[in-house]
Amino acid sequence: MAPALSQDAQNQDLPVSRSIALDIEKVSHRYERDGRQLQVLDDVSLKIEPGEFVALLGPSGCGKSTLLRLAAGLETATSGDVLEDGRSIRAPSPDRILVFQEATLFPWRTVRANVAIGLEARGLIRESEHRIDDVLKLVKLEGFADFYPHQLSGGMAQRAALARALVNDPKLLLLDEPFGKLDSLTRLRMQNELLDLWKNAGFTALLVTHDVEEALLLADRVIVLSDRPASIVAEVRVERPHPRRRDDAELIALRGSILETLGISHDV
Ligand SMILES: Nc1ncnc2c1ncn2[C@@H]1O[C@H](COP(=O)(O)OP(=O)(O)OP(=O)(O)O)[C@@H](O)[C@H]1O
Repeated sequence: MAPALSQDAQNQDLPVSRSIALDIEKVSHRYERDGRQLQVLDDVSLKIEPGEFVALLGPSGCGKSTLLRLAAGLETATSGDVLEDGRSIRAPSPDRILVFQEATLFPWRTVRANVAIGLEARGLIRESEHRIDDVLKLVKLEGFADFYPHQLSGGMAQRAALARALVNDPKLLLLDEPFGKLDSLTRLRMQNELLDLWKNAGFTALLVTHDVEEALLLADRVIVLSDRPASIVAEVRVERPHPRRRDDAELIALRGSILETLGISHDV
């Protein structure tokens, strides 16, 4: 039998407020490459509260995306455990959705048909047409349902990718540099839109970004990882209320200390 959308989701009243606790417990991970072992994560432990927004920062190639894939259930840690609400994550689930830097839309499908993919796979498409309309509205694409990906700007394509995730009513949204390919103005707009979606829907969010400012503007907590094999080298709680200002003195000070942890001079 196909898994059901939550009752609220079926009733089309977006957004739906659901979230999970994510527990990363003493996780180490290695890949096998060309007959050699590549140690990527080293004893990473991180507890994320239901509805919390956490950002992961770290040097390129240190293992950030690997952590997201473990939380998505796309890989299993070599040692340690990743748990949702106390249960080990063993497989992908529509409750935990990964959004990539590239919108990865199917070019032969319209925006609506792209957004519908997960629901189709779960046999839920007939009762969910109205929900797709609501999600498209939420990401401000209601006028573009019949457009194809090549007719969209980068920001619109990424909104469609977010809609494709949100239509499943995820409890955990895993975001892998979702705005990395967007121009800076679109990026600022999308950051605000993501915050609104998170506040309204209440999912737990884990965001990988290379942008210290983005992490500080969005997250409740910023986790800084070391070079590979990644371990946690700093954890910064951001107490400032939303909307946050880029020129907020406290954020500027936090930015300085995070850059220092990453070994980068303040004035970069
Ligand atoms: N499936 C895989 N098989 C072998 N090696 C892999 C695999 N996936 C990732 N790696 C390697 O593991 C390391 C960590 O990769 P990962 O994508 O997790 O890093 P990242 O911190 O997200 O990188 P970036 O910031 O550049 O996106 C890299 O050296 C990468 O080449």
